[in-house]
Amino acid sequence: MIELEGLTKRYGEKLAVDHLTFTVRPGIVTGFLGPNGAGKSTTMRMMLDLDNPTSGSVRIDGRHYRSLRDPLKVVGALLEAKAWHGGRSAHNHLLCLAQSNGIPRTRVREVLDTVGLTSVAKKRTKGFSLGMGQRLGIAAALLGDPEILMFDEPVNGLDPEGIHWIRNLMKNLAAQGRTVFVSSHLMSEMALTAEHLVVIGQGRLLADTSMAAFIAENSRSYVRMRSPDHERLRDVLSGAGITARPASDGSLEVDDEDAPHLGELAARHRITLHELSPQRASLEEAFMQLTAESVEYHAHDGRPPEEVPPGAPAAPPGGRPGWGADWRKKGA
Ligand SMILES: Nc1ncnc2c1ncn2[C@@H]1O[C@H](COP(=O)(O)OP(=O)(O)OP(=O)(O)O)[C@@H](O)[C@H]1O
Repeated sequence: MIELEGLTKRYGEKLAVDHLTFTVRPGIVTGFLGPNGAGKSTTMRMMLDLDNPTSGSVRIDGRHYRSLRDPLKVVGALLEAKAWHGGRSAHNHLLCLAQSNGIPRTRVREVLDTVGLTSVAKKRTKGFSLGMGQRLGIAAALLGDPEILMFDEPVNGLDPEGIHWIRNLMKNLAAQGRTVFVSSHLMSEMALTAEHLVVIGQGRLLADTSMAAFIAENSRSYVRMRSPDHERLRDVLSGAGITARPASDGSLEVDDEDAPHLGELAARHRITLHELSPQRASLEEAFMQLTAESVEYHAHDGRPPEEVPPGAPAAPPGGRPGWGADWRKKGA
């Protein structure tokens, strides 16, 4: 397992990782989630001794990474794609790694086969697509047959087939009893892969919970109501002791009530409804709410500030499709 204790990293004024304490356990996929700039990569680099913590520690099976005798046989990692010499073939790249780490050369063929690169093993890697590059990076991580695997944003830029493949690979590795730690800034992706979640924002721990508990706590269900007689509907609901929240799109959102009951109430008062639909807030929304305070960069959705109604939801990270992606530092 991997244990972090008060792990902290400061770059000048910037506290990139702020006293992180958590444990990554074997046998499951643990998702490491946080918005852009939250400190995920910095944390992973410190786990692998590629960066020195300002304070705190990381233990890999009880030991510091530096004191592991054959690190590649203990921890395999995919940190950034294409961290290799483009003039070398995939086979030679892996062979160099194997030879310098006391790993038998037969293992090179095995991992090439596992990641589906056997047919291009002799080709120079500089012609590799992003997906092939990710597969080669994963082959390198698997080379030493390690019990602990770390993947930093492994699905970035991959096509659906590649994403599906990586997802299954991670689950299979965990099912073999290995410790699998994978970072992402996409909650929807993690919901399909991880059994446990560690969420950070601006370097701080925001949640350390099972995926099941996170879903149970955060999948808010409510009923959306839309009526041309908006104000009267609100009054009727309020008269019945029901609180309705006005949403930015002009609808009303009602918690803790079922749709048939609300529909009958409106009908009794002869209020026309244009929409009466049970909704379940997405996990992506729950994640955005959890990290809202700690998102460093907010997308500007194109509307001038005065046109944004108070309380309207912020544009999701990355901006709404079709809107200009004008990145503004929060508070700027
Ligand atoms: N070498 C460095 N020098 C100065 N600041 C750094 C350095 N590396 C990272 N940072 C800062 O530390 C913070 C955390 O960065 P990090 O790359 O770890 O975040 P992340 O969660 O991996 O983000 P992303 O999802 O965008 O990759 C950011 O504000 C970043 O600008």
